[in-house]
Amino acid sequence: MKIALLGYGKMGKTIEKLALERNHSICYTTSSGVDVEQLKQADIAIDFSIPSAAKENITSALQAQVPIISGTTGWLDHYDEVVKTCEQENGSFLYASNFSLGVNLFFNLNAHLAKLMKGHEQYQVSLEEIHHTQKLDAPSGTAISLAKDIIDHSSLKDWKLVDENEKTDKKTIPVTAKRIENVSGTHSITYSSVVDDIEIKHTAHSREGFALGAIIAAEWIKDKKGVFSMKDVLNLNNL
Ligand SMILES: NC(=O)C1=CN([C@@H]2O[C@H](COP(=O)(O)OP(=O)(O)OC[C@H]3O[C@@H](n4cnc5c(N)ncnc54)[C@H](O)[C@@H]3O)[C@@H](O)[C@H]2O)C=CC1
Ligand SMILES: O=C(O)C1=N[C@H](C(=O)O)C[C@H](O)C1
Repeated sequence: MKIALLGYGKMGKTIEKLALERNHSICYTTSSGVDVEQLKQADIAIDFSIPSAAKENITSALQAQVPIISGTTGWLDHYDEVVKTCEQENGSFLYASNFSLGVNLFFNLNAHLAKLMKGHEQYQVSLEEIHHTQKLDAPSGTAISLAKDIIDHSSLKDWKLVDENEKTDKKTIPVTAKRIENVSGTHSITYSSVVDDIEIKHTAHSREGFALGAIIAAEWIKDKKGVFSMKDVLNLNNL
């Protein structure tokens, strides 16, 4: 496949390395906006840019009839508009807050645990994410996905970004975001009672898991039309 990389930072460069190892080629890279004529040379576009650029990059790809996958976080207020554009253009679009296989399995574990904990009101759930200090958004896209899955499978109603040890009302999940040098991405969910804690945790050791997942998603979506998620790619819808 000829791949266009929209965003050529830490993730763009990791994807390039793994894509070449899988015999794909990189036909276009950009770190500032999109040249549509160059984009049109690609079989697929992969967007790992910045929150303020993602909507425009994805829209450009859809209008150029190039399938697009995006891992950029912090732009989801515009998700529904992008879905509409994809439908209007009869295009192909996939967004994932986290492309790694491990985190997508962890999403299912989190949903199962939320179902199990429903009704056990003595436990207070909380969520923590830790990332490197260059990260622009907080909480992480993955933390937001985890919080939404807990809400979908429990009687909780909302989540809120809080400082460490800050309390929320009983129906709101407190989410803390820590920034520490060189951390690729750590997410944990803790159910705490007076007598014990139950905790699940995912730790990324590098960016390679995210990059490999993004390339697998690109290979999968290339000949399909519609709006998809990593659950479709990894066949995790019915677990
Ligand atoms: N979904 C997932 O699995 C993952 C998502 N991410 C997300 O991907 C995004 C990028 O992450 P990193 O590569 O670590 O960040 P980075 O800061 O290393 O790279 C972002 C690049 O985008 C460029 N950029 C700025 N404006 C642009 C524009 N208009 N068009 C194209 N590129 C533009 C910047 O110059 C920079 O080179 C972030 O939103 C991050 O949260 C990161 C890792 C995994
Ligand atoms: O910015 C990052 O680095 C990451 N961002 C994604 C997120 O916001 O969840 C995924 C991963 O945790 C790394």
